[in-house]
Amino acid sequence: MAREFDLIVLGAGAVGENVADRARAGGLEVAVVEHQLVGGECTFWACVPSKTLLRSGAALRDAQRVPGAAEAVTGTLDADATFRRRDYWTSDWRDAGGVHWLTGIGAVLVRGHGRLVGERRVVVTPPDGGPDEELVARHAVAVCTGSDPIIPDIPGLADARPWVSRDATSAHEVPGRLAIIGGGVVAVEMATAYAALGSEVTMLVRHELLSALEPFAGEAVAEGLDDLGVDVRFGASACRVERDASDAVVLELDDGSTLIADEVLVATGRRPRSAGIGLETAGLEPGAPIRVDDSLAATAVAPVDGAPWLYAAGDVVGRAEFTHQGKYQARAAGDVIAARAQGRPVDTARYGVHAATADHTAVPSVVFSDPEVGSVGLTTAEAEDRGLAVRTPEVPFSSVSGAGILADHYRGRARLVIDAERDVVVGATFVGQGVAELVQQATIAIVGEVPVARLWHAVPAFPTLSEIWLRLLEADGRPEVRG
Ligand SMILES: Cc1cc2nc3c(=O)[nH]c(=O)nc-3n(C[C@H](O)[C@H](O)[C@H](O)COP(=O)(O)OP(=O)(O)OC[C@H]3O[C@@H](n4cnc5c(N)ncnc54)[C@H](O)[C@@H]3O)c2cc1C
Ligand SMILES: NC(=O)c1ccc[n+]([C@@H]2O[C@H](COP(=O)([O-])OP(=O)(O)OC[C@H]3O[C@@H](n4cnc5c(N)ncnc54)[C@H](O)[C@@H]3O)[C@@H](O)[C@H]2O)c1
Repeated sequence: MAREFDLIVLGAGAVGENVADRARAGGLEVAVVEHQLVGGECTFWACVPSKTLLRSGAALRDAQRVPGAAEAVTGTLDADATFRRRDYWTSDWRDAGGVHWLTGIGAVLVRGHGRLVGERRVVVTPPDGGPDEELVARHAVAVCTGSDPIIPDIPGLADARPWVSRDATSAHEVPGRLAIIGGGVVAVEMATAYAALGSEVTMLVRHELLSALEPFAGEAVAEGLDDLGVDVRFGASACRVERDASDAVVLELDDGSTLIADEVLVATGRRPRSAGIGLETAGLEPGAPIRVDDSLAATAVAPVDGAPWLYAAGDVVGRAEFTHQGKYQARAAGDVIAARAQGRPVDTARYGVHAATADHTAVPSVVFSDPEVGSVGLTTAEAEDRGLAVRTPEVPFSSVSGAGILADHYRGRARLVIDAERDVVVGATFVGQGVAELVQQATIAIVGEVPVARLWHAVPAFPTLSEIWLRLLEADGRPEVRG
């Protein structure tokens, strides 16, 4: 007899865990299927290990920028201690804590590889080779299976044992020479981390750095990487890669030159992990992102008894590949699944409790490079593509005493994107040391649709980095008294 649950969640990453949590809070019986570690990519191979690796270097540089402290920190980074701290934060890649939490909320963990075999039916293949088990969902299945790195089709690359992000974040040795293919977030953060740990880093960047962000962000990060000794080669691509007899990686570049490294990290984007999970049995395309509405219900799957039954959230939907945004989707999904199952009211209106509206308006992100890049909402180009008339005040952080006190020779800039018609902020970008904590202020301004004239009354404390808000407003101009 198949075990029955109200909801079956495929994948116990941060997103699957949060769908389960909200659905349990709503009173549903929930099974969560996981074939690897409860906690997923973010906990074990992505956000947490990458940020702990980056933090040691950032702390050292922060001290080196303040006379008095600088004289006290004259050594280089201790790689072993940095790795040990990372190992602590990843619990040595053991998921007992995640399992304890998941079972503590009353969800049932089913270990194994899950796949859909039809409407509200999932088959799980256990890791130990035991017999498959069928699970039946009374109400819904939520697919939260995440994403995989893309390895580009460069001759020899796949056979050259390239690093992907998991290798970079879980390494216990610092490669002498590290080549990185890509100029996105993973490439920039890992270049920053490994340069600080002592690697000689070369980045092969086809176009610009961090191309999804305001152009001044990538330009500042390129300068910062240069300061760290990273060789950023723009317009450079590898056309053939191989491991030679001495175990070195030899990269032939399209300008005819050769680059030799001990490891090559491929950081060229990710694709949804949606193949091999039976999506075709629900009429969806394996390998493609699962398209969802704002209540996270799959748009191409017909409802049963008037209610959607297939939901998806997190990286697998391809709307915003960030843990925090996936968890936001998960909260809406878990709540709406429970509400629909129990016939309670559902609010999927704009910014309703069951709608992931902010996916379209206010996705925050921080790139933990040096300088950091914090951003939320629309870039200038995105706003213009949406047909908005915008004002874009932009100021350097040198205009703020708090920045100068934080660090000597502080470098950074900030820009707001203001919808001129509605007079509200729709985007913000901050570049500089310690700007990560400024992003939430902008997120609140955007989601709250706070009129710019009212922002003048949100007075930043002196002398903090937040005074950049005042400088941005001054650059935008004092509001006129409307007659
Ligand atoms: C190097 C790196 C650094 C990052 N840093 C940040 C950061 O600082 N901040 C941030 O917000 N985001 C960051 N991200 C992005 C973030 O890691 C992802 O957005 C997040 O992990 C997505 O969560 P998820 O639950 O959708 O997927 P995952 O975390 O991948 O979880 C999916 C889970 O499903 C399981 N699974 C998959 N298929 C099956 C199946 N068929 N059966 C059973 N189980 C299955 C997997 O084993 C996994 O546990 C980073 C990404 C990378 C690569
Ligand atoms: N701090 C954070 O929040 C954080 C950190 C790391 C990753 N992430 C998430 O993980 C996702 C994946 O990161 P990523 O850096 O792999 O992807 P990305 O999309 O940010 O960058 C991919 C880079 O690879 C380049 N590229 C693509 N194909 C290529 C090819 N064939 N040859 C050479 N270069 C090529 C692109 O031009 C781009 O520079 C991000 O979108 C982000 O959402 C977030």
